[in-house]
Amino acid sequence: MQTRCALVGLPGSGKTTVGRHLARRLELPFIDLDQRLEDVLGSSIRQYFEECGEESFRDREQALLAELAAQPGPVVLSTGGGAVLRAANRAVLRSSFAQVFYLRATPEDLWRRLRHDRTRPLLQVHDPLGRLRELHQARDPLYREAAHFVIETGRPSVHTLVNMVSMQLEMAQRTTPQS
Ligand SMILES: Nc1ncnc2c1ncn2[C@@H]1O[C@H](COP(=O)(O)OP(=O)(O)O)[C@@H](O)[C@H]1O
Ligand SMILES: O=C(O)C1=C[C@@H](OP(=O)(O)O)[C@@H](O)[C@H](O)C1
Ligand SMILES: [Mg+2]
Repeated sequence: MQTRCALVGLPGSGKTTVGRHLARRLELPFIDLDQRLEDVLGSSIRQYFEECGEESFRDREQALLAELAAQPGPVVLSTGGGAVLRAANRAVLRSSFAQVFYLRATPEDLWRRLRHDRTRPLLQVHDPLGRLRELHQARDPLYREAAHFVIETGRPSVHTLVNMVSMQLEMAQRTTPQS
C-alpha cells in the first residue's frame, strides 16, 4: 500500500500508540517525530524544553518535519502535539501526507490517560487539566486545518482506532488513481 499518513492531536490523543500499531498492521515504516527529535537532540524533550526553551524546540521540530516530509515513500508519521502551531508545518503536513488524521478527545479523556505521566513538559503545571482545556481551545482549529479527517478517540480502544484509520486508508487507496 503506497500510504503516506500522519497523525496530529493533543498530548494523550494516541498519536504515538495508534501510529505504531497502525504501521505494524499495514507493514509500513513508522516514524514518531518526538522520538526522532530526542535522537537528534540527544536529550529528552522535557529536558530540552527546560534547558533551551520552547521556541528553540519548535525550530528543531519544524526543521525535522520539513526534512521527513521531503522524503518520499510510504510512512506512518506520528507528530508531537504542538507540531501544528506553525502555519508552515500545517501546510507541509497537508501537502506532503495524503491522509492526515486528527485524533480528537476531550481534555477530560486526555487527562485520564496522562495524569501519571511526567514526560509531557507542557503539563508539568499546577493545573494540568486546565492547561489541557486551554490547549484544546487554542489548537482544535489548527488540528482541523492540518488534517483531512477527524476521528473522535474518547471511547474507541486503540485496536478499534487502528481499524478505523486502516479502513479510511483502504478506501482512499481504492478511490485514488495510482501514478
Ligand atoms: N484510544 C485510547 N484508549 C485508551 N487509552 C489510550 C488510547 N489512545 C492512547 N491511549 C493511552 O494514552 C497514553 C498516551 O498515548 P500516546 O500514544 O503517548 O499519545 P500521544 O502520542 O498523542 O501523546 C498511553 O498510555 C496510551 O496507551
Ligand atoms: O503539545 C505539545 O506542544 C507537545 C507535545 C509533545 O508530544 P505528545 O503530543 O506526543 O505529548 C511533545 O512534542 C512536546 O512535549 C510538545
Ligand atoms: Mg506521542
